[in-house]
Amino acid sequence: MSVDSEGRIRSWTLDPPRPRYRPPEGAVDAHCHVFGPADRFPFSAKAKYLPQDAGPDMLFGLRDRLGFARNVIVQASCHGTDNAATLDAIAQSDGRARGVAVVDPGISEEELHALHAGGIRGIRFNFLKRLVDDAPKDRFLEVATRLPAGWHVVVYFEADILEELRPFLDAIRVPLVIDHMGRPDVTQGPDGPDMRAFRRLLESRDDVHFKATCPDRLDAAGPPWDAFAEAVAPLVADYPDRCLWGTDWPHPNMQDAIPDDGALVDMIPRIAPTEEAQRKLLVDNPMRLYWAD
Ligand SMILES: O=C(O)/C=C(\CC(=O)C(=O)O)C(=O)O
Repeated sequence: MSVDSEGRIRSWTLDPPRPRYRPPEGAVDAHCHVFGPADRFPFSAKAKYLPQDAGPDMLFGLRDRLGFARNVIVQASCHGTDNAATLDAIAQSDGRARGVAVVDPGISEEELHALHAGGIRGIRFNFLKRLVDDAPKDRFLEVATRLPAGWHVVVYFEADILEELRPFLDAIRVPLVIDHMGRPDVTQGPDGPDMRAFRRLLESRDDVHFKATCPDRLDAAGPPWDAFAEAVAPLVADYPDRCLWGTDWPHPNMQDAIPDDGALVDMIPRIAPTEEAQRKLLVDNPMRLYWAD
């Protein structure tokens, strides 16, 4: 584990190998984050982890190295509801990044529209207790009714609370994007209880999307993440127009087993074997959600 003299952790490799797989032209890394730089964008007082700086230059360098064209930057919990670092990264991207914000649900319409002008196209509700102190469902539902046109809601939760969350998810009337498929236990296989429950959510309406992401988080056996490939490939095959893919760089909280970004990219053809499936996963679906205008 890499920790600097201020106790700030590094959860990413400094020189990731290039992948063998080449993404299609215009491919979008639709789940990644920036951290700081902390001297300009201090971390939240409520942050549950304090990472080293992983700013836009590093992110865009990785994008080019891995063969991607665009990024969707998701506000990480260590920056709380101050989206300045995310907006700064988008502003430096020459139009090649858009973002997902985390907001105080009391945010005004004016502030939401300022976020839209800065490239934000959705907000994230995080239900992981190890990352956030509270997740007020009633206030989340209220702000979800006031989003600018074309926005969606990203939800991050673990599989054991999916059933409990269903009434809340069902009540959100804008499109949903579920981070890491709601963290199913992939060792249960493609027809295990977690995947079946997740499929019930997907079947309940046609505007629920998912990120087929994070073998490193979901498959404890480690590379080559066979259980992940086996559980996730059928989901991507059955819902080709609803899946997104991302690196999850800089891999928050993964400092004890830092994933290899090249190996993560090489997972793509294992979950989306055809060129058409890859184009939908990496280009068409994220472009529809993030670059519709
Ligand atoms: O972003 C991720 O993929 C996962 C995270 C961090 C996170 O979500 C956050 O800090 O907001 C995690 O599971 O620790």
